[in-house]
Amino acid sequence: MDSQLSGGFLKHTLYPPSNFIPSSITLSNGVNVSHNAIGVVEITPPMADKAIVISSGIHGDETAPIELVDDLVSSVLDEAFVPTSRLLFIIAHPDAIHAHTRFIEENLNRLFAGINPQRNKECEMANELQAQVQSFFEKGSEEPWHFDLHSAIRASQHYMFGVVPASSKATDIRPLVNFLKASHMDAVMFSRTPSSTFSWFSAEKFGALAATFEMGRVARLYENNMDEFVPLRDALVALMCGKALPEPSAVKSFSIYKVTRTITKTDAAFNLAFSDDAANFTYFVEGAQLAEENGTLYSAIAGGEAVVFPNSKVAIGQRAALLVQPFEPDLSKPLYVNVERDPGPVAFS
Ligand SMILES: O=C(O)CCC(=O)N[C@@H](CCC(=O)O)C(=O)O
Ligand SMILES: [Zn+2]
Repeated sequence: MDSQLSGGFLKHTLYPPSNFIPSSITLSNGVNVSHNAIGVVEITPPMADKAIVISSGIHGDETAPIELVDDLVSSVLDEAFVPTSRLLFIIAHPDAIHAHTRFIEENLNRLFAGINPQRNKECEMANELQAQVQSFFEKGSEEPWHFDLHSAIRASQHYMFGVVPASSKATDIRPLVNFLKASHMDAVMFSRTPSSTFSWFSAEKFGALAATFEMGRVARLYENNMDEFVPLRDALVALMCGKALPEPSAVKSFSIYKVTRTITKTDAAFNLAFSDDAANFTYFVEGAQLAEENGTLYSAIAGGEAVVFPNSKVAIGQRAALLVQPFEPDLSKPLYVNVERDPGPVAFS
């Protein structure tokens, strides 16, 4: 085993040596493991049909994803399974993990729209991660995938859900929807405008089947009940190993939503009209007031809207909430999540 990783990927990421230099080994099963950078491990099997990025730690206090990535890297190193996909595992932002915070100076998951001026650690990290992912995808022509793993700040009416970014690429995202079902997730929501998130970066630049996954709710490191994520782990291992995906849950339903509107905070006076601890996917009937900013009122449109990721404390200029409505796509035809090809079943304002 790579001596740098012998104590575990997470431990190395949190307590790296001051003299880190990239290193690489080939396991007895022929799989190459390259420790490209602190927090970045690349796996290369002799033959591959997919190239899959699995990232965590983009927000330092969202720890179940970090535990899952650490566990998957250990399993590859222990040869517990043999991947048939190239893999890029990421544990980002050790400083924020140590500090048990979402970020230190700036929300890292809003910095993936291109090279950032290096004004703080998050900007440097976003630049480094974009370079790592670009180099990873450009090395081969395998089908690109990216799962950016997160956990929600608040309670949620759907405990595990995916957010599929809108991209301008003609990527049929039905395999991603099937993967979410096979992972026993509860819901997926489709964006309709570009964002600057990590999953959007991979979808937009490389046409990847990419999504942000919300794995339950934030908890301290090693205080997560990882049993909740066994179906997700099983589906990831099946995908990485070229095996058939597990069957969707026989007991859980799967809901699909489309973003109707993004509410952006443009002034310190921004207020949400509902309680700060409202759960994700709380539904508001048509006309119900949602937010207010200097006399501008936001209220739910025809058909009502559910609110996701409401947060009045975000920086000015950033998203303060997503509003969604149920959506029933025709899954017998290619499904694109982008503005140009969007059939647009609801009215937007
Ligand atoms: O619970 C919350 O409010 C935030 C959880 C989280 O970090 N979500 C991601 C979603 C990214 C996306 O829209 O794809 C984020 O806000 O960065
Ligand atoms: Zn997050």
